[in-house]
Amino acid sequence: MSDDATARAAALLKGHRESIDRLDAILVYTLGERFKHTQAVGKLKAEHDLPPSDPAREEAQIARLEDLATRADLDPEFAKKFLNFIIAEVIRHHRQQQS
Ligand SMILES: C=C(O[C@@H]1C=C(C(=O)O)C=C[C@H]1O)C(=O)O
Repeated sequence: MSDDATARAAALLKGHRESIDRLDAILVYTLGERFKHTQAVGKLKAEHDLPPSDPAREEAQIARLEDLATRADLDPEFAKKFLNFIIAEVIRHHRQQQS
């Protein structure tokens, strides 16, 4: 490949990586905000003796996220695994808040 083509590829790579870094920051801040709300929900559940998990709500969220993922060109199976992973962590927090 010519020096020019290599330099263009390097510039493109740099641009993509800068975008990836910004998007990763958005993901981290978004998750931080989400956990603030789930911690508040956990406090309410602990105060009112409600169960840590709500399977009906989880099912509705998974269905919603799968639909959103499909429309956003994201693998819905991946979206489902990702949300289940986050929800499992939230439920762990809620159990801790109740003990
Ligand atoms: C946050 C809640 O608690 C749990 C965690 C959920 C979540 O992280 O979205 C959803 C349902 C519950 O199993 C809730 O009940 O709304």
